[in-house]
Amino acid sequence: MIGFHNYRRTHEALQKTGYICGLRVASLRFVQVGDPVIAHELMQISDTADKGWLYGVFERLTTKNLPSIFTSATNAYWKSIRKGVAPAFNGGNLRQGFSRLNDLLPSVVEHIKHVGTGKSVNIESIGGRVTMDAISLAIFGKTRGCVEELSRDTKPEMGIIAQDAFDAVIATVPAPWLLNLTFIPAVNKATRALKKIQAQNLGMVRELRGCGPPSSSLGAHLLSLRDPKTGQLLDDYQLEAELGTFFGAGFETSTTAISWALYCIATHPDVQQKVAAELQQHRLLASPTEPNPRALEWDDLGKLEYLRNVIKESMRLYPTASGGTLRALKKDAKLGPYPLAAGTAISIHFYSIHRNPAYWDHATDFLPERWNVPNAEYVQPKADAAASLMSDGTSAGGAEAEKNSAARRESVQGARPSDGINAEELWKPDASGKISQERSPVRRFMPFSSGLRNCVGQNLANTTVLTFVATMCSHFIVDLAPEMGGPEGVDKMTTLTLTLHVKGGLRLNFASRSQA
Ligand code: HEM
Repeated sequence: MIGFHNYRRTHEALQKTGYICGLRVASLRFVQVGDPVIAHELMQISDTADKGWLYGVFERLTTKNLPSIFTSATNAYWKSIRKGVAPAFNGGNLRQGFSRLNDLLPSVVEHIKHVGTGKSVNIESIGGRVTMDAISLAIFGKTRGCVEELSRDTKPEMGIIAQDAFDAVIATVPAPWLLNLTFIPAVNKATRALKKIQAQNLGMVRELRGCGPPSSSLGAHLLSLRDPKTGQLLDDYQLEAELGTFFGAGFETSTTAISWALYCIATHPDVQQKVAAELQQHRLLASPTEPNPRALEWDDLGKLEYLRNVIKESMRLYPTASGGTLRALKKDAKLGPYPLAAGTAISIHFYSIHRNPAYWDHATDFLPERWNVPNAEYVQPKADAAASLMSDGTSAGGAEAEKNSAARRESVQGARPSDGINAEELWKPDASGKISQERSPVRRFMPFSSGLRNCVGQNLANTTVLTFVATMCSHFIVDLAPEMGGPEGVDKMTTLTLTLHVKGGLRLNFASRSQA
């Protein structure tokens, strides 16, 4: 899929075509969207747009090709799983997970100090180990011992297996039957990767059943899920799909989000200084006179406003799920002058939406201050201009264009800060277990997607990323390692497979603040 393999080409195509274009890959036809207003309209018509058949290919990751919360179309199965797991991401659980994760971090700090100033560290290996243990804590109430093995300087084995299996599935999207041709060495390797991940995930299901996870953990919620068709508890194979999904959806994404946040801090010294000043203000900054500042506490997370804005801004410029999300139209629809037949695949390209200059001032600059504006996640009034640009750009003439433009102006008006909507509230997933409908404002910031199928684990992700990045900035001055060849080198090596990441890993130098 071009959106996956070549996010740059997709972005360039979208820039040329007014942020909407059609694309064909083998026999599959996609409409690529890089405009938040159009994306909103398409994602809001939840009766007509869902994931449909598009994610079925990922079901090949499971032993019995079964759906999961992530892959299933908008149907009874998805709803009951989502409703069943959402309460596991409530504040109490996040707080508990935070404190267990926080206990692990001093050993990470010591490890990096031990590496020493002037030697680089692959932050994806370290971030990956922290992330894997954070997800495991949420599911099992215990780590997988990944942080304990930091000195291996590789991502955790589980993550590597998942990546190989994912690559195998993605490579065969246009022709899944290729996976049957096991006499071809590359296919043989791919099928072995799939078998490995299936064995690994089934092993974790047995472990989960055996270990008796803490009562409110994600693991306990998974064990109490019932198949809405049969009313029976999920069997081992259904749980394999769900467990694999939680690790798969949470691991690589959180890892690369950590890397991009630290990359942005490392390459913007003025920002790094402001982050340090904020940490200092809360007595969280190490220095030669205070080598052991007080440990980060849960309540600090809400107070580190500037750092939260820095992370948000890094997620805007480098959304780890840059390729976005896919929707399948259930019935015929019209986009400006273009009729879209039922079954058309819509690809919502987050990378382009986050860099669309019609909706963001200085769209490609790293400006954490933009998040000081209330409701900055939503389309701002300026987008009136963009709305008319879209009508012209798609050459919708006359009355139709005026109608579209007026409709967009209306949705843009709805997003004005004066409507009193608290963006932070909407940012939070619904902890009560109710499936919340996104309200009318048009979201232009969607690293966790938007609408019904948004990321159920986003609060866990935000907590993990913020906790880890705050700890690193408390103890170290971060710099891009010279061997990365500067931001240009990083740019050249940036690629999108499962997530947007730097091929071979992002290497950073960490200078201890206590020895500065
Ligand atoms: C920075 C980290 C993360 C990012 C950027 C992220 C992003 C996303 C996005 C964009 C989607 C929608 C995908 C689509 O529609 O195709 C999604 C869905 C999902 N994510 Fe995350 N995610 C992150 C972390 C996590 C974590 C930590 C977990 C749980 C451990 C998780 C679990 C899920 C699940 C289960 C879904 C499917 C939800 C549904 O369809 O109802 N994610 N995520």
